[in-house]
Amino acid sequence: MLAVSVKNVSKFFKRKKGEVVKAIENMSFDVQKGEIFGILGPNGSGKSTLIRMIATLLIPDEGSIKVFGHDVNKEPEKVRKLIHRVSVEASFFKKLSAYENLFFSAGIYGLSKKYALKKIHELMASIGFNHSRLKDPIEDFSRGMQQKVSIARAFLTKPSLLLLDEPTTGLDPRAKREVQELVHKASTEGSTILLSTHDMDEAYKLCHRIMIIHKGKLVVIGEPKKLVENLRKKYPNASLETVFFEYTGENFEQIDLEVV
Ligand SMILES: Nc1ncnc2c1ncn2[C@@H]1O[C@H](COP(=O)(O)OP(=O)(O)OP(=O)(O)O)[C@@H](O)[C@H]1O
Repeated sequence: MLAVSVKNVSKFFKRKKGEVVKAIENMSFDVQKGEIFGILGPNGSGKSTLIRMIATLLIPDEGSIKVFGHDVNKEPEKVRKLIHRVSVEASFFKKLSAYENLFFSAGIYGLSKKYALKKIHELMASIGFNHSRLKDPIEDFSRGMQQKVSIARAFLTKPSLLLLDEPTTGLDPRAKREVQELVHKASTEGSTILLSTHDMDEAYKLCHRIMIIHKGKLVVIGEPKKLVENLRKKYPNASLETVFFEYTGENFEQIDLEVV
């Protein structure tokens, strides 16, 4: 069963001086139910734009996007019921505590108070959130802590489709691993996960398939292990990072220079 179907989608933005940015250009791909699908690409390649379109927050200029068969333009309400999006710009009631924010969301999802209480504590413990901070206002939290609350909120119910825009950016290594375990578990329980990441190791270990986008275009799609194996004929020590550089046109000399 197809969880996401993207067909010939383009999205253009107009800049102030009349210049048109092709954020996404004629992109097509499918994501199967239960799949963990990674979106990789350099800064500005179009990852967030793509995720925002699937989340019904932006309207494609061309083409169509379907989520479990529902068109994001024609049936946005149906799509919204099936998805949860986690991003760095997560919206919270900043003056309210983490606990109050999560409890509020649980109410919207129709969870009972008793169940919500148990679930919030379980989730926060599973991602190593300091229990004593649950009653502090969100505005006092670091970016990583806010990210954890945002992730916990997405996992309060069993979403059909999780859209995770750089879910582990800003998290310490342990929290990162815990979030990756949550993502893996959600997929084994039937959720489909679309995630964007800059972390090649994360993409390699976690994703069933990845796609690399560059300047708004899909440049390669496949299983990370296979993509690496294919490149080993050319570079015997190839890793997913090598695949990334190969397809986005950057080379190691440039990277070395930047490091120096
Ligand atoms: N609202 C907007 N108005 C104008 N241009 C935009 C807008 N949103 C995105 N863009 C442009 O579209 C292109 C793709 O941006 P997008 O945020 O999707 O990239 P990204 O791959 O998510 O980047 P990053 O890895 O830095 O988060 C960029 O050139 C960006 O400047």
